[in-house]
Amino acid sequence: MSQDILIKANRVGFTYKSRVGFFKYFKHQALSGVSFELKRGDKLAILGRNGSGKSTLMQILAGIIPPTHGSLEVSAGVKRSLLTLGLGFRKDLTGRDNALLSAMLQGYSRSEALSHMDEIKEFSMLKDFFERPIFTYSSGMRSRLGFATALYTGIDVLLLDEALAVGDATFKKRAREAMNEKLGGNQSLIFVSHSASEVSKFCDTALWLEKGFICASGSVRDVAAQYKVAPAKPMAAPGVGKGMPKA
Ligand SMILES: Nc1ncnc2c1ncn2[C@@H]1O[C@H](COP(=O)(O)OP(=O)(O)OP(=O)(O)O)[C@@H](O)[C@H]1O
Repeated sequence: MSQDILIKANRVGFTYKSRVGFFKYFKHQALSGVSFELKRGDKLAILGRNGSGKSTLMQILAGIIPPTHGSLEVSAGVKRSLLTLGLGFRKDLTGRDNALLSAMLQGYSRSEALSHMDEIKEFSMLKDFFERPIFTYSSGMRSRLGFATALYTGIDVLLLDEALAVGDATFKKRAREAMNEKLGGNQSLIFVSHSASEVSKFCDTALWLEKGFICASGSVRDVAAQYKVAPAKPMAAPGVGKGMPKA
């Protein structure tokens, strides 16, 4: 894989298998043939309506679940973090300990990680809750801790979902400002949303998912324009992802 490519999805697919009886399983293919490349500094939007496979793809990109088909190549040493969901936090630990643990898992020494704690506490607006266990948090509080932790711990690829677009108005504004500041440089971003206008604020390129297939890909302007006017229906043949255009 060439050096400036951080993430490469090769015909990624995912099939959910749920048990519906003793020996009976229900299979549902949530993603099929999704291919794209993300280079350093790219800001990629993943657009799609409800049930199109966005969350499934994000979980694969974050390394939470492996694809059941195809492969995902991640360049060595690349740190990626799924913002806002706070996945991977330990519920029995405090916000501070979780933030510390996350920073150390990203490769920071204990003293480096400790030096970021005040910023994380301040940015997350958790106040005294920062010293309380995560199981006492609302989902919004977990999101804020997840976002603040990722922001201050040098993540290569920010994986952002639309949870940022809901919730506390003050935090939303802060998060937007922080994103704009961070995204000016070489920061890479993958932003999933059902809202074309939301992703257009942050992203340059877009990929539109419909029922698990890539329906269109290209500049965010072109894809958003098609997405806004099109009825929800798949346009690509099964297993055929067009992939992102090469920069
Ligand atoms: N655990 C699961 N078991 C079986 N099917 C699932 C599971 N999770 C999701 N699905 C199905 O997979 C498809 C894709 O779901 P996914 O959550 O990835 O879509 P989404 O685009 O994120 O949707 P939304 O915008 O509504 O959150 C949907 O049809 C959904 O019903």
